[in-house]
Amino acid sequence: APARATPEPKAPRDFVALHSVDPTILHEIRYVTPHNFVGERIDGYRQPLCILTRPAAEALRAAQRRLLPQGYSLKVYDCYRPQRAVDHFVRWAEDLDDQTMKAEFYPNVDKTRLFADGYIAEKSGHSRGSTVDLTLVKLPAHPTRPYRPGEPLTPCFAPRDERFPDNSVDMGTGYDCFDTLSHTLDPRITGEQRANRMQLKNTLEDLGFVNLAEEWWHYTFKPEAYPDTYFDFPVARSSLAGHRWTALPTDAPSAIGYSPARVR
Ligand SMILES: C[C@@H](N)C(=O)N[C@H](C)C(=O)O
Ligand SMILES: [Zn+2]
Repeated sequence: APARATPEPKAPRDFVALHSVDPTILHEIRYVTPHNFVGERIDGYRQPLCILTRPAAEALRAAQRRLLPQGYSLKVYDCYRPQRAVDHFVRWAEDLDDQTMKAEFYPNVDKTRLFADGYIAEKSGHSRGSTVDLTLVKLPAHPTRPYRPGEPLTPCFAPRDERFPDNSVDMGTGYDCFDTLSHTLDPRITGEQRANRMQLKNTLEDLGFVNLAEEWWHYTFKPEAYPDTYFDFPVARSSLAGHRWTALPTDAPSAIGYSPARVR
């Protein structure tokens, strides 16, 4: 008989796609594209989805409900991150010959320091499902253009008009800018840029999120549903197959391995 591929792990039942909880929150899932600090799609990212534990997703919906009347929307860059993606980051970091994306994402930090300086984690809160990287967009949101691999790179802390275009408000740096200027309360960030960071921070902290001091975009919803578990199911609709709110046919075959009850 032909060998069968090992089935992929599935998400527990209390993980959801953010768009099914709040369809108005904008998505720019960077690790499914080459526009990130590695320069290629990251292992385990199969679709541009934001998967989170339901309490974290519902807290983002509450934040969005406060922001929309003020003329702003949340935009997520990364949500649940499989362990295999983190392992990809670790392998990439060990290859010091590959500095393809340095000029945009870590111009002033030696590649050997990215983990030690707190910008990337070998065991990431993202893999526990209640952590999200996000920003604010002033509405109406302008369309963005894709990154073209090989295009000239600009430092992520350059003035907004010179950085890679992003329809978000000016946070003083781009997303995943590994630099002390990304520290949320860095004193060199003043005026409108600081106000934008504080608007995001105050809104999210009020709803139970905790910020990582090194990164203005990184927030964890507390208490975490899975404080000690590092999941490895792919970022894919199939990881949620059979969950409530997924758009699969109700007679889809049940998942092998973890098998949540299906909606009828
Ligand atoms: C890589 C960056 N987006 C991030 O999420 N950093 C923190 C430290 C993490 O990897 O958990
Ligand atoms: Zn993060």
